[in-house]
Amino acid sequence: MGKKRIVVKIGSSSLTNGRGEIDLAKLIDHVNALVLLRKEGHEVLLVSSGAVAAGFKELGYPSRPVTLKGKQAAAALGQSLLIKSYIEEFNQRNISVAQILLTRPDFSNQERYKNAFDTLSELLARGVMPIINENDTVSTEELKFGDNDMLSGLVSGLVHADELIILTDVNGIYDSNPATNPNANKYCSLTEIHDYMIEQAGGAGSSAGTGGMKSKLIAAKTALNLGVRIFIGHEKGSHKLLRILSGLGDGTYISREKQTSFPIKKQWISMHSHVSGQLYIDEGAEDAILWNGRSLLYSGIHHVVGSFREGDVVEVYGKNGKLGRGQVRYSSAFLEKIIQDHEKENPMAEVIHRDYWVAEALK
Ligand SMILES: Nc1ncnc2c1ncn2[C@@H]1O[C@H](COP(=O)(O)OP(=O)(O)O)[C@@H](O)[C@H]1O
Ligand SMILES: N[C@@H](CCC(=O)OP(=O)(O)O)C(=O)O
Repeated sequence: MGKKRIVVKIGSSSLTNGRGEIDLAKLIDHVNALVLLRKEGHEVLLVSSGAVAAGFKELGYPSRPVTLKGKQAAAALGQSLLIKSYIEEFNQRNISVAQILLTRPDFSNQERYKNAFDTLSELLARGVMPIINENDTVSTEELKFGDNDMLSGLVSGLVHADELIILTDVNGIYDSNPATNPNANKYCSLTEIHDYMIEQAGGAGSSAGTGGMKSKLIAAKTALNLGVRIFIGHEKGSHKLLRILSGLGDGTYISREKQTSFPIKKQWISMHSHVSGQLYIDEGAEDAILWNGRSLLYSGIHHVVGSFREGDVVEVYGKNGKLGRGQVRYSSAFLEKIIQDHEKENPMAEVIHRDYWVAEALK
């Protein structure tokens, strides 16, 4: 088996006992499996949920808090308990652990996004086990990833992972929630995630989990589009991750015949950037950027909307609507002046280089 880069996501229900405490036996089972994966030479990153579910008892709540401050306080406490257990267990197996807590703005700010990539790459190069969670204590509802399924999908794209393994309390994706429908049928393998599957999927199966299968499917779709293969399911024992990797896991495998990974600058433009304006282009330019893999030149732009600066991201429209988005080399003021003055002195100059352009179909 070739050496792979693998992101493993573990849900709250697979780490805690439902009463606001860590289930150490479950945690140790995951640690053993992660260690075996590394022993085979694979690079492994862990996205671990469970902060809220591990912290609410000690905080004094009888059940999972529902208020924002309750969840954030439980997460602050539970994250410390979780990482303490991970450090103890991994250190006993001679592996160093690094905690990374991310927020949405770490992805929407291009510099922070690149920093996250560099830091994770450095940790992997030095053999450290990165353990990632959302920084729940400072993430307000509007600034959240949604849940850790999406975080794991985005992280797997960011690090160009070969595989994303989502471990949960159900053994795969069904055509309806198996917890409520005994006749639900399982998908053993998929090559695409269709919108109807997302619509059919239900919410969380336990009071510990948050997003349910719906959020796993949305995250899997994102990861698939970023060139990552995905497994969603349930397994036990120290060989579980190796078994999953060899194709024998109890769950659903999702992969395309041809997986193409997406450069991180394009991932950022496509999924995380803020749009500052619009460019309207003619048919020749549309053909050039959509079908011939060319950059967008001055000469193809007939209309500029919004106020943007060099380096901002804009949407590009053609005759039939939105074509995609890209990062511009010139400000709106500069482009407007050129169009107004018919001053197309250098019609060949690139406004959006093809390496900084993402077509709508690829998003
Ligand atoms: N179509 C479906 N197929 C499988 N599971 C589903 C489906 N719809 C809803 N679920 C529920 O999703 C749950 C897993 O999600 P969740 O509770 O958020 O777990 P985790 O804490 O691991 O993220 C399962 O326990 C199951 O009850
Ligand atoms: N960041 C939160 C996890 C949120 C979440 O997505 O939980 P889960 O559905 O169990 O993966 C926590 O650590 O409690």
